[in-house]
Amino acid sequence: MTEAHPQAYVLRGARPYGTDPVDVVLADGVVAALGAPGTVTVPDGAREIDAQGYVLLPGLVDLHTHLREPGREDAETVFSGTRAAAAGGFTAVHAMANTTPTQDTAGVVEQVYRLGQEAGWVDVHPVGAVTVGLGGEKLAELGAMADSAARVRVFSDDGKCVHDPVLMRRALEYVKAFDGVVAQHAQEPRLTEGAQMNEGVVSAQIGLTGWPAVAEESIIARDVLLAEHVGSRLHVCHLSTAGSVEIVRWAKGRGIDVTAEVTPHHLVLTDELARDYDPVFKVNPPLRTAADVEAVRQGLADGTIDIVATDHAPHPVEDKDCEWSAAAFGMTGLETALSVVQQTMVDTGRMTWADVARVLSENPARIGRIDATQGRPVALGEPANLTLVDPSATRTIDGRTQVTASSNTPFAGTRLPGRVVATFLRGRATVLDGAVVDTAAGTPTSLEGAAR
Ligand SMILES: NC(=O)N[C@@H](CC(=O)O)C(=O)O
Ligand SMILES: [Zn+2]
Ligand SMILES: [Zn+2]
Repeated sequence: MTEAHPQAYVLRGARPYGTDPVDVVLADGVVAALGAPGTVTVPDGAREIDAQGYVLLPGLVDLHTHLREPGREDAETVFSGTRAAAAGGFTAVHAMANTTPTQDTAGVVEQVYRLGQEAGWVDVHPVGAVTVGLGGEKLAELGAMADSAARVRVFSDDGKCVHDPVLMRRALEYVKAFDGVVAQHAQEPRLTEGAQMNEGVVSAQIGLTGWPAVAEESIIARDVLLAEHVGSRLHVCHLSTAGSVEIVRWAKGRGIDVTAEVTPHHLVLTDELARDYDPVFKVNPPLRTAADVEAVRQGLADGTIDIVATDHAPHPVEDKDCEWSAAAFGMTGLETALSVVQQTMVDTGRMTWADVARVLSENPARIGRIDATQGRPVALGEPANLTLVDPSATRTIDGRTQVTASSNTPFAGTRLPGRVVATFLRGRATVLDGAVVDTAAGTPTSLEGAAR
C-alpha cells in the first residue's frame, strides 16, 4: 500500500522495551529519529503523541492465527481478523491453512495473501498445508506455495496432526530446499478419539473423555527425532504440557533445530474451568493442570519455548453456544494476548519487556522468515512497525465489543492489565488512542467483499 503524503508522528517520552524515555519520530515508513526527550528534529506537520509511561515494542508477529477466509466468513474474514490483530498490537500474522478450500495450492495462498494486502491492517503470511486437504495422505504442492507471490515458509496441517511418520519425514526433507519449517499440531489421533478435555482428575470427576498429555508428548518426541534425522527445521504448535517442555528442552540441548510455541490461554487457564461445562473453555490442545501452567511459564522464561502464538480460533455463536460435546474447539486471542503475557510473565517479574519483544515479535518473525521487515529492533532507520502499550491501564474484557467478528473469548468478564494505545504498520497508524483507525484500509474498491 502506498500513500502520497504519509502522516509523520512523534512519540514523546516513549520507553523502548520499557527502558528510559525517548522521543521517536516516524516518517516515510521508518524510524526517522530517536533520541533523548526534546533533542530530536521533528518534521513539519508531524502529529504529536504523548507517550509518557508507555512501552514501545516492535510490532507483534503472530505465527498462528485462524482468519477463516475462505470458507467460514461467518466466523471471521481476513479483513475482520487482521483488524482485530492490529487492535491487539500486531503488525504481521501467519494465517493457518485449515480454510475451505484448504490453503494447499499456490492459488489459495495467493488469494489470502492478496486479501491481506487489500485490507491493509497487518502483513498476512499464509501458512501452507502439509497435505492435500489436510487429509494426511498426500503431500501438498509445498514448492509451488513457496515460490508463489505469498512466499510461504511455514507449513502446517494445524487442526490435524501429520500423523504418518513417512509423510512427516518427507515434508521435513522437502521444506529444507527453501528454508521452510513444518509446524506440527502434535495430537496422536488414536489416543485422542472422542477426547473432550484434558485427561486427569477433573475429566474423571465430570465424566468427559480425556485427552492425555502423552498424546501430545509422543508426537513431539517422534518429530524432534525425525527433524534430527533429516537435519530439518521443526516447529511445535501450542505446546501445553510439562512433559512437552521437557522433551523440547532435551531436544534443544542435543542441538536439534526445533522451536516451540505456547498460547496465552495455556499460560493462565486450567482444566478446572471445564467443571461448569462452558464450551468457551473447550480448546485444542485442552487446558491442562496448574502444574502444566507453571511448567510452560518456566519454559517460556528460560527460552525453551521460543514464542507466544495466539492460536486465535474464532467460531460463530451457534458453534460454541451449545452443549460441551457438540461445541467447536478453539478460542479467540489476538486482542488479549499481550495483556495475558504482561499479567503472567511481566507483572510476575519473570520476564522483561525486552523478553516480551523477543517472544511476541523477534522470534516469531525469525521462525516465519519474515525478519527482514518484521520483528526488527526499535532503532533508527528500521521499518516503523511498532506497538505502543500502556502497561498501567486495566480493562474488563467483553466479547461483544471486541474487534474480531466472533465472541468466543475465554477472558470475558475478567480484568486484564495493559492496553494497546497505538500500532504502526510501516509508519502508518492502524490503531491510535486505543481505537482502530478505519482509514487504514486501501482504496474503497479494494474492500469489495471484505467489509462483511
Ligand atoms: N485450537 C483449536 O481448538 N482450534 C483450531 C485448530 C487448532 O489450532 O488445532 C481451529 O481451527 O478452530
Ligand atoms: Zn492446532
Ligand atoms: Zn490453530
